[in-house]
Amino acid sequence: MSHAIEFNHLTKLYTNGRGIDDLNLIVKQGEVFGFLGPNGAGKTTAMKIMTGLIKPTFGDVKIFGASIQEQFVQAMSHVGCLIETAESFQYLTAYENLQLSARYYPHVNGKRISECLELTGLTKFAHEKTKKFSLGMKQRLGIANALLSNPKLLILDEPLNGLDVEGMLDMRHLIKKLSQEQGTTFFISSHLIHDVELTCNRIGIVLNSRLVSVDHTEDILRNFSSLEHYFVNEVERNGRA
Ligand SMILES: Nc1ncnc2c1ncn2[C@@H]1O[C@H](COP(=O)(O)OP(=O)(O)OP(=O)(O)O)[C@@H](O)[C@H]1O
Repeated sequence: MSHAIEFNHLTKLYTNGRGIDDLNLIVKQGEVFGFLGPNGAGKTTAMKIMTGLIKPTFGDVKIFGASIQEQFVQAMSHVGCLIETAESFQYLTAYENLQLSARYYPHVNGKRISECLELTGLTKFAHEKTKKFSLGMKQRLGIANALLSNPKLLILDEPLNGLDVEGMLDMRHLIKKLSQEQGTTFFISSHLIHDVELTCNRIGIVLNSRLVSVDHTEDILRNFSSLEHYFVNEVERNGRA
């Protein structure tokens, strides 16, 4: 069986010399993979390549065996994503925004839209225009949008951005539930190190454009008192930028 995600020598060199450099990684189906790194390390760049928003300078990503460059439609047919900020049509309601996205998926009906609103705690705001939404509500809608097609892989860039405590707990439960009950794979970047520790079962650290370490969370916590200690140790070991 193919891996959920495979990076092969993934490289993106922007004209200013920054980007990501030779990332190699395998994420298995059902894993909740945390992608950690300081500001500017290259996380969003990798996630944009994974979702076809930008092209790599060199190397490739395969999603369930399909190359993002050669078989884009097939690769993306399994993916739901939220990259950077969650955008929506402000003069449409949350429900109408999801209806627009649903047009891309023949099997997504009104029942599934309501389910996704419920899963993300938006049911009571379903018929409000998103113009009036707070950052956290917009983020919830972005996640509902990513869930809509019931994808096998969810790529989420800072999914907890703007969420309140209850929202974070809900999201953590949702991620665990989908990975355990449906075998959904997650690839998540986050600055919230404590949440990554509680949510992800494997963690990769990106520093200065390179993937410097990948470990199982339980092994990290066997050797370090917290993910934060491990992270600081990795930053020191690899030298700051
Ligand atoms: N379009 C671009 N043109 C030139 N440089 C860019 C571009 N996008 C990103 N970069 C640079 O590439 C590096 C990686 O950026 P990226 O946005 O991937 O980092 P990140 O790890 O997601 O950071 P953050 O945690 O702040 O979101 C940074 O040094 C950034 O300045």
